[in-house]
Amino acid sequence: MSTIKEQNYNKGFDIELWKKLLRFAKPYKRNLILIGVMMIILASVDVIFPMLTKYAIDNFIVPQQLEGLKIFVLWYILLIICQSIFVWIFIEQAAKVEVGICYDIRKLGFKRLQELSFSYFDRTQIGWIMARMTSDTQRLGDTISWGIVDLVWGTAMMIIVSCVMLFMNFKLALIALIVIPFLAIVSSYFQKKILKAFRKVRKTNSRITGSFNEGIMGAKTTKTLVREEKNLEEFSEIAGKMYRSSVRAAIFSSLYLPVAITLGSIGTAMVLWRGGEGVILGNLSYGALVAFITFTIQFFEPVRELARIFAELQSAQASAERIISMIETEPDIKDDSEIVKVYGDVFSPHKENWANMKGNITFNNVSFAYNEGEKVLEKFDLNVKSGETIALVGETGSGKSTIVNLACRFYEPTKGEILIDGVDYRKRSLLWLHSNLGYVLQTPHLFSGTIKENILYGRLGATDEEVIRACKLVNAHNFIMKMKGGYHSQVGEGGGRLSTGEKQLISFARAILADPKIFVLDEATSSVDTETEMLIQKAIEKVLMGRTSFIIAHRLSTIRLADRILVISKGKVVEEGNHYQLIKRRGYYYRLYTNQFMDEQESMMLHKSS
Ligand SMILES: Nc1ncnc2c1ncn2[C@@H]1O[C@H](COP(=O)(O)OP(=O)(O)OP(=O)(O)O)[C@@H](O)[C@H]1O
Repeated sequence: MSTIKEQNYNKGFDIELWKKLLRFAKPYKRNLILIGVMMIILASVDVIFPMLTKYAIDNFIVPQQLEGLKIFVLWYILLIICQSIFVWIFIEQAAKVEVGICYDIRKLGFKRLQELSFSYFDRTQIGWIMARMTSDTQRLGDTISWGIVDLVWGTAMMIIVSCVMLFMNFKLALIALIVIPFLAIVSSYFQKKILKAFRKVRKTNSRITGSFNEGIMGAKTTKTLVREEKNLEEFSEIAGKMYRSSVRAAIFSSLYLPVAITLGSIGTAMVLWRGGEGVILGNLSYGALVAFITFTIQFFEPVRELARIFAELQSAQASAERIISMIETEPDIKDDSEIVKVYGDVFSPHKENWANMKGNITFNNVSFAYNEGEKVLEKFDLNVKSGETIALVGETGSGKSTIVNLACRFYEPTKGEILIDGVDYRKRSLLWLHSNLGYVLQTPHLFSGTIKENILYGRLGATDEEVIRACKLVNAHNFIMKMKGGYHSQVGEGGGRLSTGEKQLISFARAILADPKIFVLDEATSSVDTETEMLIQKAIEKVLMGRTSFIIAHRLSTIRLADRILVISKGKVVEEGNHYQLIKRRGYYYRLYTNQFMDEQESMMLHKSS
């Protein structure tokens, strides 16, 4: 299986990508503006505090003046209350933006995943998709909201503090700011290193998600193959990579902070030295010196923050690239724009669009390959009349599922055409075909929820009576009633609480309720008990009635029901006819039949009659 590999994202700032991302931020424009305003106000308030301290020292403490101090303290407290209110507002707004953006991206991603064709899932690992929808989305929502908070605050703070310092004492301000270029260089160096290590962490993240997924989905197989230790070994290798990259990132992070603090402290020390001289010589007030020292400390915090934010923005860019690449993937199979204009897309179903299908299906000179150069079907012709039941038999890998997948338009022919009721199906909407299609898989999938909810997926508006009638028709009613909760019993994730036979019966009831014109059954190979086998057989007979049907058949009893059996070998129909005709011919089907289906007794009976 060719897969979309974890790419290396080493790009610098990609303006086009961020423009696309602004689309996600657009619905939150008002919140973001409010956050911006709050952060500018907060940065200003942060700068006012040292000014107040300066005022208090110069006007109350140094002159030992108590009058007015109480009023001053009241103002101070009032400012702290205002600051707390602003902090509350910005945290609330930023959190709203964060969850809102995550919600929007996930919804859009999920919608796109619903639209994408089978071919996308053939070449994309589930782990890759899961990582996109979870951690990458979270990172993006987080960076857009909190990144903007820190960016606006940091920038405003730096501008305001440096202006105030320069205004207060130009020379001392220059002395304080002299370490800035060094701090910027050091910050940029460390952030690059930290980012590189984090990129590695996230690159392995998709693989870890994939391993979790496989570990959970394949838990039973792992146990039966006694692969626990081997799986753990493989998982430990990937997790070990993540561990090593995480440790590397942690080492750089832990080194960066003391270096940045030391540099910042050098700035502060220089201010203390030159400013102290100024105080002694009488050029600077005590209050101004204390305010200056606070400003220098205040100034270095946003410098460090900005370095971190730029690194985070860069790493969020990698998340954004991955998410956008998924959201922008166009489905290989989609309605042509003219059809969308008339009928709307698959999410706005247009009822008339799906009425009136007869169910005649014609393959005209169809060639198909999953991957370039590996033809599965070549110049394949088939004509299926409305209401006809076609059984497809043949050895594994012969192309049976491919024929059905093409008929269902899960894939489209590479060459040639498939006509439904005489019209190339690419000229009709996907919804028209799919809403007239019933498909029961070998291991039918049920969604978490009750039995009734699962049957209702066939036709959401169906009444309770219709659901029960459908279940009775396919002999599912009795086993459902035997369950404690009846129709309200929970089926568990993927229908895990039911047996395969029961899941099949429920899928048949669902298909009966949907009343499709075309029905596809990929018959289960696993054997069920004779009683269930009989129930399933009867159910199949009921479902097939009046529909064009394709059955990938494994049971002789089902094959016998077919109007026509197609024996497929290497993508070609090698024999065709009903069961008895094909047995008489003593060809490929006969051999397949004697090898695969016939028990000894039947074999003897056939020998006798021939
Ligand atoms: N999604 C896919 N991507 C690439 N190749 C595929 C894909 N699905 C099937 N093939 C290949 O196409 C060929 C036909 O496969 P197909 O599934 O149609 O066979 P089949 O007769 O239904 O087999 P089975 O009875 O085992 O289900 C095989 O060689 C298979 O490896």
